[in-house]
Amino acid sequence: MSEENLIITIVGGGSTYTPGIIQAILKSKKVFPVKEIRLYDNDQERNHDMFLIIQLLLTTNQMQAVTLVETVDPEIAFKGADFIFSQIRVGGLAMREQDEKIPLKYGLVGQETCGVGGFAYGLRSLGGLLTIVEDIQQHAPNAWILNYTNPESIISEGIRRAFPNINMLNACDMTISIEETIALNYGYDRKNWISTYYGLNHFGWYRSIYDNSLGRDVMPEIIKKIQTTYLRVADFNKGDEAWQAAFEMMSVMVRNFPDYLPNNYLEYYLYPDMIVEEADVNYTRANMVMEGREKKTKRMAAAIKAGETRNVLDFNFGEHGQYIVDMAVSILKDQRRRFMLLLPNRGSIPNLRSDAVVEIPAYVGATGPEAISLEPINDFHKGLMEAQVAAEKLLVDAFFEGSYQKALQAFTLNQTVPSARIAKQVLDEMMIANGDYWPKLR
Ligand SMILES: NC(=O)c1ccc[n+]([C@@H]2O[C@H](COP(=O)([O-])OP(=O)(O)OC[C@H]3O[C@@H](n4cnc5c(N)ncnc54)[C@H](O)[C@@H]3O)[C@@H](O)[C@H]2O)c1
Ligand SMILES: O=P(O)(O)OC[C@H]1O[C@H](O[C@H]2[C@H](O)[C@@H](O)[C@@H](O)O[C@@H]2CO)[C@H](O)[C@@H](O)[C@@H]1O
Ligand SMILES: [Mn+2]
Repeated sequence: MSEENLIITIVGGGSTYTPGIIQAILKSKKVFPVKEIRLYDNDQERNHDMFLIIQLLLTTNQMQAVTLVETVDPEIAFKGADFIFSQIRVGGLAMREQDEKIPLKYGLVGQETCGVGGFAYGLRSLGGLLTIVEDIQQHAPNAWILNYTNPESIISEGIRRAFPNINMLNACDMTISIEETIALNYGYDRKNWISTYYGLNHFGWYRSIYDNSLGRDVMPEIIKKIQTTYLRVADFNKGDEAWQAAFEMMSVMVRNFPDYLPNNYLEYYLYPDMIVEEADVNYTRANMVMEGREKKTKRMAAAIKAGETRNVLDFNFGEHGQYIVDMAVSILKDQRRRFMLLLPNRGSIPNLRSDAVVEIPAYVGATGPEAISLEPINDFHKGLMEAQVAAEKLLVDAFFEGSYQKALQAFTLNQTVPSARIAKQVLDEMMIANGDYWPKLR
């Protein structure tokens, strides 16, 4: 890979997160010199809308020299690409809505990546991403794939089974979002932080947050602050009541379990009853995103089609785009910077099965990620993680084997499900709702 004239492909080009990634690419142009950006999507209309938005973004930043391509053809998308950012949503927001609403009907957590909603999404997403990875292997076998497509644990497990040696990083922006939110609330600079975190995706804990400007672990004082005050969402989630509520649940978690700072997503596993009580089965997060980000994107594209160029662009994404671009730069420049990644455990957490996919810190350089080695974890976290890992593994088995029995076991073992009877009812309804998006389960 040359360090200049990079070709970048965004898979899921029509995603509402594309502008944030492009903004980060532009911000990083000195260390990440891009000559061509390709937007690849299987929905031509969404991709074209985003093409218009990104074209205007490039022009506004005097970056017209960057070639911008829109395509639905994998060969055009991938041939010669250096880095491929993946962010697809198989089945779109319409199917996310089903993942959220079907479990709620049965009194279960209905969520995009957690609980059985996350499992339903996993069975859809894995098929879509496997096809993309196959295409990439054919057209750009040396490219690095940097993946944000959810649900990350299932994707990482499934893709590694099919392609054990693939050049791919799987990452989640939640830890960086948590850190940014905490730093902004309490006046820290997270650029000074060396965080140690472990778990599964959307299912983990900070063990320490060492601040090298202060010379101490600031996690204990942060936990004390969160116990007594609610974290306010940072500017990039301003006005988003759902994210505000999620950050408020962190106070409940650290009052009950004060030794470690949890990922906010643990609320779905530790307090499913509260979550279900507060949910509205007729209006879930998918509906909010359809009304919010999705409409805003359509409005921007419509304005550009109508010939407007001023005051059209309006995005707010926090560190999401910068985080993934920083990973690409760390590979390109062999910087060996530290990121939280989804990786095979292989002893990093010594008392957890070595074939689990875990989310842990890793240093990323030209040859890929090098995970750190951690202390053994406590029985509470270990017990929760072991059950969840087994459930995720069973789900991926179900995908590759087309096994209804394994899917039922996965749903039953999911930490948000209290009974095999309910697991079966939800699985059966989801199987119908997902149709050909899922492999045939027999
Ligand atoms: N890892 C993380 O922390 C993180 C953070 C944010 C978003 N995400 C994930 O990023 C993805 C995109 O989120 P979004 O809200 O922007 O969704 P979105 O629906 O707005 O965009 C996804 C795009 O992918 C396209 N697509 C679907 N299947 C495809 C396929 N097989 N090939 C090519 N394109 C395909 C869709 O047409 C759509 O334009 C989701 O998987 C979401 O869960 C992950
Ligand atoms: O419900 P959504 O679609 O708004 O967000 C779901 C994602 O949430 C986490 O990420 C970020 C989000 O990407 C970012 O743009 C910003 O809004 O903050 C969120 C967290 O603070 C999560 O990590 C993703 O996996 C979810 O898909
Ligand atoms: Mn995430």
